[in-house]
Amino acid sequence: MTTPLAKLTQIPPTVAAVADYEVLARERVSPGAWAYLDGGAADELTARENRAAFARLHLRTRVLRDLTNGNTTCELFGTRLRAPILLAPVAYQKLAYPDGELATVLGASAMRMAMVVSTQASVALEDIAQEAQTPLWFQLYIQHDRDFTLRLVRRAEAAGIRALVVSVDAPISGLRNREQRMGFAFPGGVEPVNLRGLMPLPRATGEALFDSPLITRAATWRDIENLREATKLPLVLKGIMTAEDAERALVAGADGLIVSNHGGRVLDGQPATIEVLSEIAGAVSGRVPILLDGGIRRGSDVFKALALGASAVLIGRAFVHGLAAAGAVGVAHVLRILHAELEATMVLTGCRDISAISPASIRQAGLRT
Ligand SMILES: Cc1cc2nc3c(=O)[nH]c(=O)nc-3n(C[C@H](O)[C@H](O)[C@H](O)COP(=O)(O)O)c2cc1C
Ligand SMILES: CC(C)CC(=O)C(=O)O
Repeated sequence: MTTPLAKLTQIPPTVAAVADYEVLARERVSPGAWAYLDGGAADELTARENRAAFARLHLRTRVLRDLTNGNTTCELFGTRLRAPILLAPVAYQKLAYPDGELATVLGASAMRMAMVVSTQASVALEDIAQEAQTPLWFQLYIQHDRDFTLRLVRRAEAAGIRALVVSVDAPISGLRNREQRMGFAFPGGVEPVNLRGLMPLPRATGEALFDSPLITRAATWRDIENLREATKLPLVLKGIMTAEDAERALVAGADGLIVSNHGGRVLDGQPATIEVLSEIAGAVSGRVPILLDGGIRRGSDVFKALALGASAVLIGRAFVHGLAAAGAVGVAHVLRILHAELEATMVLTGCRDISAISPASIRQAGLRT
């Protein structure tokens, strides 16, 4: 049987970087699906800023250091990871590739990199877990039906999930103008199968958003505290963008935080994640691990996030582009490219392992205040 890694030789030789997959992916999916998979909220300023802010940061090299026995491994919540790069939760992956999340988990397994399964995956959580040969985490959207939500948590526990990522930044969907202009609608066969059996939201009583059940039944800090009581899984809050919320999350019992603006897909006008990382890392002061996502397309971006206080990063669109272009092989290849770039950046900055990467690895003048 050929492994996905063996099939990597089928990748066109012109693919050298993650950005090359973006070009291929765009050609392979419908314009509507592209608007969903690649787009952001409103004017997409935040989505662009996530990338631009990485480009403004510059690396400080240290030369002639002994780099023998160097490696990229790290540990998160008791699991040893090959590299501090995880696949972010991405809904409806069948929009990108017919096998959807099953192809993704194969690609992640080939590279032994962890994957976070979305609540709104287009393949059942248990079916993804069945194929996984790599650590899986589950991303939870707290549903208006809290009993249903708890059943999702129990399913995640039963499937051998290693951590629960609760996304707290999207009580409502972003206003995605690009999708609206394309008239995007989900095609048949692409649905949130893990939410089957969930009663629809009750009808809104008025026109105002504030009166709608989306808001009146939206999650609050109390739900995080209840979840903390309900499960022993490590609880990681995704969508933290301020030091105040980081502090509050620790009080609620979070075991980790993900600095994320949802890839600029929810509220346009938020700053880049890499811009707020130092502030949040300062407030958290090593009490729990901080992860970051948003705009990562290069191994040097991973390095910059680690330098400014992240323990690991997640990638969203980068792997979606690989998935859309070449299925499992594309996902594995994107991970391989990022891993190789991270290694090269570490060697060239004189960092033997992840713990050697520090704020001194970045030229601080490049940071905005
Ligand atoms: C197509 C798509 C679907 C997403 N679906 C989810 C989701 O179901 N849950 C979630 O917490 N975040 C979701 N996200 C956000 C990602 O987890 C992540 O925060 C974001 O993609 C990071 O930015 P990047 O795409 O620039 O790497 C989605 C992102 C994309 C691009
Ligand atoms: C179904 C959506 C809310 C999933 C999501 O988080 C996204 O599209 O960014």
